[in-house]
Amino acid sequence: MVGLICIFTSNFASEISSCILAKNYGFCNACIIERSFSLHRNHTLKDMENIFQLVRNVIPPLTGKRHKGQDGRIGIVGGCREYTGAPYFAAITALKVGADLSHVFCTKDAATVIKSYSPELIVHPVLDSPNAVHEVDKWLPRLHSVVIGPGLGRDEALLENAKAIIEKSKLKGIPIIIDADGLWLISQQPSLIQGYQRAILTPNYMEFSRLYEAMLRDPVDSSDHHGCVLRLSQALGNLTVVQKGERDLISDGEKVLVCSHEGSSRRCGGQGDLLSGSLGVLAHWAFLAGAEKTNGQNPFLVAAFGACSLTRQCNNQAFQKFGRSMTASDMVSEVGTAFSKLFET
Ligand SMILES: NC(=O)C1=CN([C@@H]2O[C@H](COP(=O)(O)OP(=O)(O)OC[C@H]3O[C@@H](n4cnc5c(N)ncnc54)[C@H](O)[C@@H]3O)[C@@H](O)[C@H]2O)[C@@H](O)CC1
Ligand SMILES: Nc1ncnc2c1ncn2[C@@H]1O[C@H](COP(=O)(O)OP(=O)(O)OP(=O)(O)O)[C@@H](O)[C@H]1O
Ligand SMILES: [Mg+2]
Repeated sequence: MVGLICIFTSNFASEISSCILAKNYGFCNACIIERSFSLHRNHTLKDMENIFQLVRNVIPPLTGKRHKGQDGRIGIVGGCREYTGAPYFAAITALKVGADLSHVFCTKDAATVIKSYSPELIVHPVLDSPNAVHEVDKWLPRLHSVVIGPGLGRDEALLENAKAIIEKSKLKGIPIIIDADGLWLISQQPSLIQGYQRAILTPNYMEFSRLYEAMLRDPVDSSDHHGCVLRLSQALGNLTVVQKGERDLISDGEKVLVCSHEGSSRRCGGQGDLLSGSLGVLAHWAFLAGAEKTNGQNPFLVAAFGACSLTRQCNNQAFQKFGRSMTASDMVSEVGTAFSKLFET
């Protein structure tokens, strides 16, 4: 299959663009834009020209030498009485992307429900217990990354526990993906995550607006999405921000990558949960692989690009089969083939 990757670099003074015909990617609408607001750093086109290859570089090879757990032990913090689907989608996606173990830390009410969706998940009914933080903290040394927020809800006590879990995870240097109600918490208390560069935030439209207004004290400028995502990342201390939407904008405050990989027009709930779950694994792999494997690029940008393109590819494949009736579960069924198509062919 023939695909087109467009690569742009720009700064205030100039803009260079180059389109490269890429023969082996199996997609046709991926676009990468790099924008540096500083004239001090000029990233070469070559740096950016093969981001899919960079994602491939961080994927651990399947060999007979590895033991269970090595390819990823991921924690999902979320799941309450109202929301059991979101943590399930995130946790099962992490497994299907290639993590070995996926733990869900949820409320007692939600635990049996989540377990009944899947025997593959390890489910801890601790999040509303009096010693919730201690119960999760016991597991943190064994986890490679944590995803905080899918289906967490906005109960004050649960948010307090999530806050303490974020603080414990930061102390251990664990990559943290913050999504959904975790982002609600951050928009109330940005200092909780500000400056922690091992964090990746994955806001949808509303979540982004809330965060932006909390940090920049201004409404989002709808004529300058790139500038907004860049400024939000900078204001948060250059952690990675993934603004989801028609095109996903990914920034570490220095550059903006755009993922416009073809998905579909179907917007059922749960798609963002697939994204945060897959990012849990990819962030771990990219962090472990380091900048050498990502050609000097920020590993979290590479991981985020991988998770966005994978989610959109799942959406595309599931939509081709089910059209308007497509749901997030149909997308989960596509994770394996979508992953192979994008990263293993
Ligand atoms: N099956 C489940 O258990 C699911 C639970 N979910 C959970 O539901 C909770 C609330 O998540 P929400 O995403 O609803 O968060 P919010 O309460 O911030 O609501 C976002 C709202 O923004 C609206 N919106 C989205 N894109 C928009 C756009 N481009 N323009 C204007 N409005 C737009 C949506 O319709 C939604 O009502 C979270 O805990 C989340 O994880 C969701 O993940 C969906 C699936
Ligand atoms: N208008 C759109 N066109 C194409 N893809 C989109 C569009 N909006 C979102 N997406 C894709 O859908 C995925 C989830 O984004 P979305 O904004 O739906 O997240 P969310 O609201 O957090 O989802 P969830 O229901 O899981 O909470 C992302 O991969 C994003 O690229
Ligand atoms: Mg969401």
